[in-house]
Amino acid sequence: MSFFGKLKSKLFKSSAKLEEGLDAIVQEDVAPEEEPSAPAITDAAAQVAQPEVLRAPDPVGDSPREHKRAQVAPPEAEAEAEPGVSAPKVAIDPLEVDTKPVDPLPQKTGVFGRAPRRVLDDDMLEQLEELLISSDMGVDTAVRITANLAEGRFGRKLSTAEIKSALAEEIARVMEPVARPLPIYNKKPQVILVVGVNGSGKTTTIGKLASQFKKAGKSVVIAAGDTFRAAAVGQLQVWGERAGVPVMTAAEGSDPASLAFDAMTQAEKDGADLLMIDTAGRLQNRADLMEELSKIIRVIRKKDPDAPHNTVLVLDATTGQNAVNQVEVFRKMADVTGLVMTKLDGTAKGGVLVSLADKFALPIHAIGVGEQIDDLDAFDPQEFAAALTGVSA
Ligand SMILES: Nc1nc2c(ncn2[C@@H]2O[C@H](COP(=O)(O)OP(=O)(O)OP(=O)(O)O)[C@@H](O)[C@H]2O)c(=O)[nH]1
Repeated sequence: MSFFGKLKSKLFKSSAKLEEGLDAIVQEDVAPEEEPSAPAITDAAAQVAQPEVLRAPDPVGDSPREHKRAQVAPPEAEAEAEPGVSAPKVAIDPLEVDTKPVDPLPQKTGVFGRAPRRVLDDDMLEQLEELLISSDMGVDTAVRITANLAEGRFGRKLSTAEIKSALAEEIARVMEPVARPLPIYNKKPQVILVVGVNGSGKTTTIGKLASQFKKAGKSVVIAAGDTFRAAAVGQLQVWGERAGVPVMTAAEGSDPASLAFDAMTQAEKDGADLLMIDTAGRLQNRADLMEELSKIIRVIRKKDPDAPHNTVLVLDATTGQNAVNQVEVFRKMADVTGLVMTKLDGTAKGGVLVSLADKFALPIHAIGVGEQIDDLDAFDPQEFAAALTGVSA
């Protein structure tokens, strides 16, 4: 069910933002007396065996941040050496070995024939933190990621490409545990309740998922649970048609729980594999919405005490950090079991997904990367991290 591949070209806004920021940070403080030739990866291979590389790290520095990172700060000699060669920790990182080289981008650029480099010190880490926060990663996550990034790299001279690659590595590390496709159970019908604020992309996501399930040979029924808005029902019907999946509707304004019950009955009768229930997303009237959702759940449990088997929260990436509040709110209303993040194409706010993974550890089942039926990708942490940071594969 993976259609991965569109993300890299579509997440350009996020990567452009990070890239520009990183370029600016690195170029800000380039030492003019820097050695004339930064060794290329192949040249540097000869330096691997140099004894100073293996020296123990310097003891604790002066600033609080240095104290925090003291155990990972490399010695001066190492600071001058080529990253990736002198830092076996990076080179053997399991996230890196099978996919990309430690420093995948060319080093020689610009008028002087080499990329600008800057020592990774406290100032630079602070600037990196700010850049990540401005990319919607949230303060806690930005601090954690920069702290991890400093490990084994603090005091070294790094190019933008090296920082990007290291950032991608740290981001992928945060994202890896949550990259889990929507589980399919041996249960008929498997009930998937879809929640989220209006406009987050619930309808579109249901249509895209239905299409993928259908292509995978599953029979699917959709219930248009936002019965109070005729337009929402109409949209879902359009998506049902596109996906080739029946959509059950009820009279405008009727009880969504009763529709859910009827849909359960129908899905059972038809022997459907999956029942996807759309719901309203009126957060303005939170108490009503909470009551509506819990009633739907109560009613479908009369049919199957284990239902809903999944409660998927759909979030709009363009809302940035607001998505964090939405997870908090919806988790109070329903037992959210996983997330789908939509509209990752064309937004500079994709970093919020890193924040969500770090904060809630909820599975990320899929990501929306466009308005077409095939624009739903499985979530791949390495590809996402690479796309977000602008690392070329
Ligand atoms: N670019 C882009 N647009 C998307 C994506 N997912 C949904 N959209 C668009 O976002 C808008 C809202 O999507 P819907 O699926 O109608 O959202 P909803 O949550 O069902 O909203 P209501 O019907 O108002 O409850 C539509 O214009 C979609 O085409 C995506 O991954 N990328």
